[in-house]
Amino acid sequence: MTTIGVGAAGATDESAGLTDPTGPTGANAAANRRRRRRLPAPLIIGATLLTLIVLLAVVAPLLWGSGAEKLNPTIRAHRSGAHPLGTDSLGRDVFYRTLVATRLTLIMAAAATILAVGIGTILGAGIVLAGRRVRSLGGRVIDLMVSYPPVIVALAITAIFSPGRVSVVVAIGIAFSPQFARLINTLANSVSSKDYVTIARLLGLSRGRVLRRHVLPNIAAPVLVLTSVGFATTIVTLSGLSFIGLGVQQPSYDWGQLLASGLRDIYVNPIEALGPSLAILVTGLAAGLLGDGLAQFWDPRQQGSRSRRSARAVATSMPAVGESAEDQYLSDRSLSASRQLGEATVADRPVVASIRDLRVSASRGDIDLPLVRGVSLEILAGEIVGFVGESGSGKSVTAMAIARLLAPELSWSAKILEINGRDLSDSHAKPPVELASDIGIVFQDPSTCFNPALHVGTQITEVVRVHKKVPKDKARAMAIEKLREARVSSPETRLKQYPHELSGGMRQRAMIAMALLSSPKLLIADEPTTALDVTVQADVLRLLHQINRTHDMAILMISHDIKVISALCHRVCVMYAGRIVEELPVAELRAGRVQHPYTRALLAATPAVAEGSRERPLAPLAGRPPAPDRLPPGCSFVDRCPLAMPVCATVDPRLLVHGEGAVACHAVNEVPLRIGADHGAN
Ligand SMILES: Nc1ncnc2c1ncn2[C@@H]1O[C@H](COP(=O)(O)OP(=O)(O)OP(=O)(O)O)[C@@H](O)[C@H]1O
Repeated sequence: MTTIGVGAAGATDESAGLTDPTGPTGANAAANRRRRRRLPAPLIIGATLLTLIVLLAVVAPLLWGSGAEKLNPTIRAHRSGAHPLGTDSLGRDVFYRTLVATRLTLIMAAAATILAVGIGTILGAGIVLAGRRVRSLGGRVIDLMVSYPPVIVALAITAIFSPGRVSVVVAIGIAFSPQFARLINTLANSVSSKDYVTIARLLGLSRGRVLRRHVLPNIAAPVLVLTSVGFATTIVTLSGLSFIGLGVQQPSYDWGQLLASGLRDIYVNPIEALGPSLAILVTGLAAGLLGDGLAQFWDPRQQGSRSRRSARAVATSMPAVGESAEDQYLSDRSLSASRQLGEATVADRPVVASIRDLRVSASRGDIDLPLVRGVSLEILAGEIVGFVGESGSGKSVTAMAIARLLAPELSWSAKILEINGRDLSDSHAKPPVELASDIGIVFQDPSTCFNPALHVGTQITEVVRVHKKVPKDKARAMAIEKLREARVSSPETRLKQYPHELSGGMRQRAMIAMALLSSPKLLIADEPTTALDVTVQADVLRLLHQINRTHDMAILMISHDIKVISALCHRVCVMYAGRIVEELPVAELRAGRVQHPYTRALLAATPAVAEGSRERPLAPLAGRPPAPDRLPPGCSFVDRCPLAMPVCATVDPRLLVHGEGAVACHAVNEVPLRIGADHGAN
């Protein structure tokens, strides 16, 4: 079988004898790294300007402090060689005063910004760490606080305390903190839903560690940008409060106070206001440029953009491959022959996962929306069980519930939930740390599986370093071995790279290697090929099959594609509206001997899954599954079912043993002789 692997970002497959253009090694890698270290122009300009301003703040009071206080005979003098910005109403040199005021203005602005960011981080990140109720209440409180204009809040706080530099700094710090809190809260929430945070939760990392290691580094860039913009805004607000007499009090002075004095004299000596105005403008601009430049410099995704662009250019010049991933996979005869569940009989195999009556719901107001409705299942060692069904049928939520990784807003219960003999059915108890070694997970989108701010090696080795206390060197050697097994080229180099430096297919294989490192008993593969280029998909399927054979590892494979499921799995569970509606051996599926009208409809809408079947026109299934809040009292498929009978509208059918499998359908199970014992919930 020929494979030309061209990933979404230009992946090529080493196994196919091609090199990966996005994976720089040796001299290329060094050249790329040198290129990446180039500083962005805004950073250089902003840092230079701010350094000069800070230097000025340090030296100005020493050099020109007395000149700024000197009372010259001419008051409100116009611009001259001796006084470039004229003199004020007491005859003091405005140019010297503007320079000297730099120190106090900068110190106050920095203090107010630090206070705002500090309070904002504690509020915004603290809420993410808190429980479900505090999180939702905290979010609303922040929204309410943001709705008040910070200048008004600062004015009110300053008015309550006596005017002065300390009260104005505290007022501005408090007034701007909700904006930081909201940004940090929103960013932290969005990062918390990334797959790499889910993996960190599976590894049992504490909330604080997840926040420090995965959340904060990934929100640092936007927070920095807002900090620099906030610094500029703070200077303007400080100046505004000093301007109206609430800020710095005489005899001290800052730019705001000088601006007020300049505006009072604007008709006599217009140039007097120019100095402080320009100072505020240039400092604000410098802060903005610095923040923007720092964001570009620290964001690892931007660092590699050059190499990615060139890689894409190479990738798009490669020939397209007509055969689909599953076609390539299915055409592998040796693999088809070995698709049976090994030599041992089913009874000999230990049960790896045992689930009975698993239910998951989401709450909307006072209503509980049922997302998973009584799923029962057993997965044996070495068995590949497939979940197939339309989008929203509950495949991922079921799998995440099995791994005890549901989003915090979802609640669940199960009569039995056992993985590798460990009882996990108490939904209030923290899952045991060993679960991280019992279960490995491969997610759909390889771009969200790795924390973009950490090296691939740090992340791959985390599970054995944290849970098995394996020393760093040994963990690294283990990671290299697993990367090699997952057919990742140059594993030593990959460990030192950032995730964005790997192609899509390469990242997915690295993800599989990471899942394998702790030798889990059960691998959950949630649509592992969906986000990949079609030719890389076949390779990932083959890799999963090989892992299953080599390690006798059970796999729970999730896909909406019945062809992928029929190609890889031993047993198939068809899910619809949060329930398993049919369970059958893959041989039955491939032979087209399916019972449930929904499974039939899925097959009819898929090109030639059944063995020996001819090409036929596809029959798309009309309609959509019911939403969790619109479930009918009877069978959830009733509105789309060609076999619907009156009973279907009122009674939800139970999943009953039927031939080699089990079916939940009144029309199929109405023949009493064919009905076996209860099989599962409901
Ligand atoms: N955190 C959540 N809060 C509320 N509802 C959710 C949440 N996560 C999933 N759901 C809902 O649960 C249902 C099942 O979702 P799930 O992701 O399991 O579907 P799926 O079969 O895996 O679909 P897909 O193939 O698109 O991933 C959907 O209606 C979805 O909107």
